[in-house]
Amino acid sequence: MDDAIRKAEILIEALGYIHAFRHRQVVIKLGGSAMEEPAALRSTLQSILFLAAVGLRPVLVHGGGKPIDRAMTAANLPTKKVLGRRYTDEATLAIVAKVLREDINDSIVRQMRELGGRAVSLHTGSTQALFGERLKLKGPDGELVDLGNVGEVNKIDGDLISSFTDAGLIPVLPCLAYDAHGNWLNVNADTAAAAVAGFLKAAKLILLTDTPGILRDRQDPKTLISSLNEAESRKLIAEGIIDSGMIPKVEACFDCLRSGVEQTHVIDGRLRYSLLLEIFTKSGIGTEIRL
Ligand SMILES: Nc1ncnc2c1ncn2[C@@H]1O[C@H](COP(=O)(O)OP(=O)(O)O)[C@@H](O)[C@H]1O
Ligand SMILES: CC(=O)N[C@@H](CCC(=O)OP(=O)(O)O)C(=O)O
Repeated sequence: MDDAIRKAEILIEALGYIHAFRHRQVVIKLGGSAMEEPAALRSTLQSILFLAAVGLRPVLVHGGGKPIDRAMTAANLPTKKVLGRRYTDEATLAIVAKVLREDINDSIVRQMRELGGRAVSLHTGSTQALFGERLKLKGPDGELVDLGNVGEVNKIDGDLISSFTDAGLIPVLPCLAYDAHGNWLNVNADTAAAAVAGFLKAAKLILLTDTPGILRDRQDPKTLISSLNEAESRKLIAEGIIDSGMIPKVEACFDCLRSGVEQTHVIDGRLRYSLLLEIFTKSGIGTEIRL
């Protein structure tokens, strides 16, 4: 009986958060790392359907770094990373676009429909919502670095995204932008998700990845840092405690917080229902990143 009452109390606790976030857009970024395990992905997609069912307006932006790496290997093409971004020549771009749109995006939308939800792919032609230009990244000596067809988002069709969330559908966007000529640009998925969240002034940006959050010692999950501000993050980056794929996540969080997003979190996409634990419980999980 106690157990049954505890379960009911959990639902009542969730009710407060449902009221707080109802009708609000929540941008969820799924990294390639968080999609490696099919059962974990399924529970994440179920969680997103739950959010929509209780009146939140989730928007899903996904990457796919790991599957892209595998497709590059299968095509006998070398993977070249420059300052954490994939050098994207024409052959690489064709693979990136195929993996993101035809493999990952289609699969997510199909799985959501199989789970009883209503999701819609937003990419290509009249449903393209991300627009951008080539990323002008400076190297350590201030020189411009050539990254090929790598972009940054400079415009978002927020009306298109909102028209779907208003209708109760879940938009699913790959991290690809159109340039001014309608050609694809490969955008880092954390920065693409942050651009979407910032433009929509979302209540939250939640980045799902393959660690419990930001750890002081990556080998020890007990060293999870539950909350980090900008000064603390910069110090951890300088000390090398935050590095590689975690740096664009932290930067993405600051960017969208400055654009008016209320809360940003890095959480474990491998943990079943981590999204629900983050949104609907007082303690939350993972790392909250604040200004
Ligand atoms: N302080 C840190 N705590 C946890 N993970 C970190 C940290 N610094 C760097 N990382 C790395 O960041 C990775 C997540 O980034 P990435 O591989 O790009 O994931 P995604 O595919 O989800 O974008 C982790 O697997 C880990 O190796
Ligand atoms: C420019 C650039 O590096 N783009 C990324 C896009 C995918 C991505 O960011 O996926 P994750 O979120 O899984 O890392 C890439 O080609 O890997």
